[in-house]
Amino acid sequence: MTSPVHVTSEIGTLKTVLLKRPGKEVENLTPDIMGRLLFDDIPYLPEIQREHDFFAKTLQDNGVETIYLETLAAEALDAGNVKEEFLEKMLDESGLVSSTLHAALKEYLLSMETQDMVDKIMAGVRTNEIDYKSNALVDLSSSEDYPFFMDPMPNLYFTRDPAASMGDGLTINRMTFAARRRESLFMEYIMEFHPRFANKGVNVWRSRNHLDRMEGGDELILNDHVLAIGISQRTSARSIEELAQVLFAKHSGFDKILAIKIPNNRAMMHLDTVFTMIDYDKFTIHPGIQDNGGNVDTFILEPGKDNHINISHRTDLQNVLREVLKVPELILIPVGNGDAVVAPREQWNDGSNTLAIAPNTVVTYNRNYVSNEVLRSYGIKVIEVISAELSRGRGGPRCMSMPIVREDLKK
Ligand SMILES: NC(=[NH2+])NCCC[C@H](N)C(=O)O
Repeated sequence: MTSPVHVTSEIGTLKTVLLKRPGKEVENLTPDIMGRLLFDDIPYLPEIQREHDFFAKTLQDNGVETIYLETLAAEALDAGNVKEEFLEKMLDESGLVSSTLHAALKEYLLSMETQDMVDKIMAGVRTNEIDYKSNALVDLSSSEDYPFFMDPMPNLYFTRDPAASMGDGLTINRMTFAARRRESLFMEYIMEFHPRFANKGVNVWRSRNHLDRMEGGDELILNDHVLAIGISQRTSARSIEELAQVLFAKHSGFDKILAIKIPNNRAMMHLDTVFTMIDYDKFTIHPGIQDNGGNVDTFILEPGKDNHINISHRTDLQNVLREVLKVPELILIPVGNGDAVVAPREQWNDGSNTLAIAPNTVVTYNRNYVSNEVLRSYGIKVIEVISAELSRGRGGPRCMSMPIVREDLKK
């Protein structure tokens, strides 16, 4: 049986992709909370939706099936008859101050149609939405001016991060920041209960029930046996090693992981903000991750004897990639042409966050016009999408898409 999740490269022709259309959650941002919720500004909802629809249409016009997180989540809860159980878990993870508030929110949300409930949870629940009175000290003393009982989840349109496809399976991730931690619960339920995925042999290589963090923006599938994973603000070295143990032991097909260390900062939160694969022998790179000699700390993890993992340290990333991908030459294309102003500017707006939809064909933001021209000068087919509002969340086309099925590369 072929698995409904099948991704053995970053660049094989994209067949099915998971998206999330930005909804009310991106409007439930205020200057006071946007930093904590990992936004740098407040998107204008009608425009961000228009841009996202354009992105989806661009993918569809190129033969990609687009499926939506919010729809699948509601369908999964109904199919598995687990709406209440899911809601309980979601409430438990939402940091509610008291059990009476928990009960009140449960009643409010459970009275909705499943799709409305899912959309509401994603958008956040305001304190003025339910008539809630309590005599418990925690309620009486809790801050009156905070406007939400349940925070919005504005980062959901970055479907790349809470889960990541890997071969015939995926990782469902423990996210770094509380602002995003609940997001991966949707995928857990989709994989367990949605008829498209449930009991169809999808391997969950790593569940969200871990102490150590990992996010899909750091997880790159270089080919059917080599992964590159960022050691970053969002993914710890320990979780990479734990994943390696599982992948090597469970005959996943993956027998090499390049753990690439990138700076720990906001602009470069994930490996895919500074490094993406475009073709068999081409990558984008933000020069900011290389030292003066062009070096990047890279650790190669491979299976050793008796379930041990052998680790070797290299700094010549370009050579390492050439060796593991077995190509005669390997090209690292600098974002913004490596210019001291253009490169950091375009990287900030995800100039190196390309989504390959086939070998040598990428979707990028139109605003990164210098980087896009550089890519074209290498003969790459660049398909641009509009990006004024989408980019405010600090994520690009790769972040906004979670490939579910890609065609295998021809060997
Ligand atoms: N794969 C990515 N680079 N995702 C970008 C996510 C951006 C999001 N605002 C965050 O900070 O988490």
